[in-house]
Amino acid sequence: MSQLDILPLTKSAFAPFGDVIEADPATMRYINNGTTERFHALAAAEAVGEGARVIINVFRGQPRVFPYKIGMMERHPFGSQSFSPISGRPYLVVVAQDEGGLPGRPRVFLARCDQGVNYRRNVWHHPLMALSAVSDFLVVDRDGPGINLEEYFFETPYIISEPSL
Ligand SMILES: NC(=O)N[C@@H](O)C(=O)O
Ligand code: NI
Repeated sequence: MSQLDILPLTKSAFAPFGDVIEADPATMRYINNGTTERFHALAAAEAVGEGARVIINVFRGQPRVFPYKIGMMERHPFGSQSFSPISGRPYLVVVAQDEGGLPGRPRVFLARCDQGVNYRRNVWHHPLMALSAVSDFLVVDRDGPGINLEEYFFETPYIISEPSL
């Protein structure tokens, strides 16, 4: 099984897959009479299809155990999906380019506790990967009619070793 490297999550590295939700000074504007810094439009939620709506959820993820086998990827054809950590812990983000309707070799990013991600609609990703302890995430995604989940299972899983935090 092929070992996957873990890279730090950065806006540029993640750009092919979506957005990084973090307090980027370039997006900041003062509001509320200067008492609040608004980091504006870091990402946009997408929900397509008749009757679709954007919803806000909390996901409580169990920590993954390592070495971990990446045996599958999924994507949501009708909407984006964002994860913002609210338990103060880092987590892993696993994404892949689409290659003729199938996920290519996964890319693994270590996200800091002050970084969220927004998977653009139909981007291949692995389900939530919490680290160290049960962790909560604010999740913005799409609700509505239709099957908003496509899964693909690799013939041979990929391996991720324990990240150094
Ligand atoms: N199934 C579900 O809502 N969660 C996944 O989409 C995920 O990316 O964790
Ligand atoms: Ni998902």
